[in-house]
Amino acid sequence: KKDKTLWIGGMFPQTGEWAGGEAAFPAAIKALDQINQREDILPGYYLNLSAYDTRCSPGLGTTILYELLYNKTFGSVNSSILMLLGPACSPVSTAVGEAAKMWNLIVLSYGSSSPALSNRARFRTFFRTHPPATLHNPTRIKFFDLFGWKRIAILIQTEEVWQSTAEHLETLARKHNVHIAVRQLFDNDPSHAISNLKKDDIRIIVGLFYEEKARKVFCKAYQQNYFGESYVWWLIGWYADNWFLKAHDVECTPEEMSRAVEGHFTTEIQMLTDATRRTVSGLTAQEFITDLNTTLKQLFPSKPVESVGGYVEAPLAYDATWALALALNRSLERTNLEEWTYGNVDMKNLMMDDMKQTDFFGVSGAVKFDEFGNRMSKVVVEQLRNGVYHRLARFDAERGSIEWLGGEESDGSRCWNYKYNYSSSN
Ligand SMILES: CC1(C)CO[C@@H](CC(=O)O)CN1
Repeated sequence: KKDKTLWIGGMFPQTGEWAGGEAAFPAAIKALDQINQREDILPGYYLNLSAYDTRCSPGLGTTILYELLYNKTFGSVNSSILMLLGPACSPVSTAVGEAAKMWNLIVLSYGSSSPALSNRARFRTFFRTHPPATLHNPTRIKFFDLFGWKRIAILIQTEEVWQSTAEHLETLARKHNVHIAVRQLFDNDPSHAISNLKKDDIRIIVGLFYEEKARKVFCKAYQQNYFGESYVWWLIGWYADNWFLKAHDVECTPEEMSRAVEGHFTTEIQMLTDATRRTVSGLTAQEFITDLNTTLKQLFPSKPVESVGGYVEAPLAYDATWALALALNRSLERTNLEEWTYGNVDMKNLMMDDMKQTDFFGVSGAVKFDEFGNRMSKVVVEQLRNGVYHRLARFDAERGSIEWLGGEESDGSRCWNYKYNYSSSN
């Protein structure tokens, strides 16, 4: 019987720059309901979540943190939250994650990709089931090695997430004797950056920018005739599939955009496993997503489920809830969590150790953290052919191995039959 209650805090943005909480919150609740029915997890304790909408705002997120910390009377009992599930948005995780350590509060984010959050000195108690954007880089380097691409440029939108990803890519490139010949930064108008790439006869470009800027880049590339089979672009894979056809905010027509973007590669972190085996919850990934779709259709009847905020990241929130409950379950075997207070450094260290031991198979794949509190995942490589994205390969950064997808050719020859007429010396 679970007649005692333990509390955790939650942050789920329902609006703002990225309303990732729309789908993540229902997914977390599903996990919580399943956990609270398990006698073998937190025996005798019901895990209760005090969740708030941060609107993806760092300021609001900070006030919510204080609300959670000082509004000690949850329900009727006087208790403290043991951990924080979330935030989702990187700017909120940066503010909340930095402050939380002062209260010895462990923060487990399901949606933050900023590489800055890997800084253990600043974010001592921060973990995330959403990998940092830098996880794309080993995949890019692997393909450059594979195809003998030696001379690369990076085109970067001036945003912290993209600039720190570019720095990480350069560091990695040097270790693999790949030469980053040019780095071009742009804030709003990429015209000069692109004409510089053209002047330097750059043929392989890694594009680090948000979707809206991607449209500007490719319209300018079209206008400068800097496109076609002589160029290999590596872009972010989590834009909307038809991102280049939403030509409302660029001067180019959808046809011109389609010609400019044809053939580009993308990298994207795989957030729902293809495996059919049962996960820690007893559900397979397919059973989880089928159940989530049903719930989201009820919650957001006017939207297709894929367009609900954080739909892609929902598996990360579900697995983060399981990771949190299993870590607390390990701590419960060693200490009395009812005695937790924010000043209890020993108990915080014990819970940190138990969180670091996380290692289970979830709906988003294997869930474990590296020494920076980062989750490792697989990365999927796709290529746009005739306006349609084709899955080419899945890269496992931990093993450094490529799994070729798409069946028949297992040696990646599909990449080759999309020839490039530039010499490999580039
Ligand atoms: C893949 C994406 C869209 C990257 O940004 C994350 C949000 C953030 O880092 O603020 C959510 N997941």
